[in-house]
Amino acid sequence: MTTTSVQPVIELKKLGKRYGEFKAVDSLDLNIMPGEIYGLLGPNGAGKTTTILMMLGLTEPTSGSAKVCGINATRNPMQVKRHVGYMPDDVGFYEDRTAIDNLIYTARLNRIAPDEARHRADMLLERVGLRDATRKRVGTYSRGMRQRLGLADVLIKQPQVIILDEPTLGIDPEGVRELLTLIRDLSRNEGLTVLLSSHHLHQVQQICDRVGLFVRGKLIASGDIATLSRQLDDAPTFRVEMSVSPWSPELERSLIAVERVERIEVTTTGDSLLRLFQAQANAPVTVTISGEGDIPTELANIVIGQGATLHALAPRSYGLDDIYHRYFEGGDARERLG
Ligand SMILES: Nc1ncnc2c1ncn2[C@@H]1O[C@H](COP(=O)(O)OP(=O)(O)OP(=O)(O)O)[C@@H](O)[C@H]1O
Repeated sequence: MTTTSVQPVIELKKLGKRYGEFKAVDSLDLNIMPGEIYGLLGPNGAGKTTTILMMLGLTEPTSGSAKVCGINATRNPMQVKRHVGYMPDDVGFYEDRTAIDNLIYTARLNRIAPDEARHRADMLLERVGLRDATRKRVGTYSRGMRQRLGLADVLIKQPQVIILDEPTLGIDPEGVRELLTLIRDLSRNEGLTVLLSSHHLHQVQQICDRVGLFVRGKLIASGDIATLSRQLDDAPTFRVEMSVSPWSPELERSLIAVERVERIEVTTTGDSLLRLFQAQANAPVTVTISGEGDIPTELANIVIGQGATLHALAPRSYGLDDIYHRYFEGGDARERLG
């Protein structure tokens, strides 16, 4: 009996790139499966572009290997190019030519026959929502339109995988929404594998099946949002949201005095005057308490012990936002990673 296992479309093994002593990419292991949308999320300079260039065979790794569609990208860059559509953050077009001319030109470079080239160009312009602008010169296009045209441009050779480097850079929010929806639909409907590099966590969160957090050349965490949250949960940090009345400075002092509590934040909306009024009127105030360990029971006992009413207590799960802040912006996190 034979078993068929699904092979990764992108397979990076201990991939590394040094510039002198500097490690731009450090022993990166990553598999991306067919049909997946994978988000490579990291701040500027993390090494995202260098990684992409190695996947395309455009720069040579100093260690490890990058395979795309089963092909070693370093040894066979031309073969990889046939299967991969790469959209850089700023796609170059012939500005004085129309959108359809630009697409047909790309198709011809990819040795697609003239009739087929025109057919695919028409179809793709319709698909990316540019049908009405087909015969406009690209020089007159907005940034959002250019990126949609960029997507059509990488799709014309019918790649198995597309790699998009910061695809939403400089687009207005509506354009971002349209482009992301388009990318997701393409992947879902046509089984396209997508690697998207970005430092916009909200955008990545919207469409990616899995996310890799890339910091200083290292993939420090990878998985779907729930997995990343669990990885974070291994760290001994907790957050609970409590609704309490009456909220008082004395109660706040007692809670902050608990050894492992780091921070208390009044999260009830409204300005400080309104909050003061709420506290005086004994209206419930919502507070978020964070710290080390797992101590909600201890916190609840303090609230009740001081004669206050605990209306609600809920652990707050980490979203990608929190994860991003902890890994990319938190001082402690940086030291942990260092
Ligand atoms: N040719 C090069 N020579 C020396 N250092 C380089 C070279 N190319 C990139 N680097 C360095 O490698 C690191 C990673 O750069 P890379 O462009 O891959 O990051 P990135 O995550 O794509 O960031 P950005 O979003 O800013 O492009 C940076 O510190 C950069 O300065």
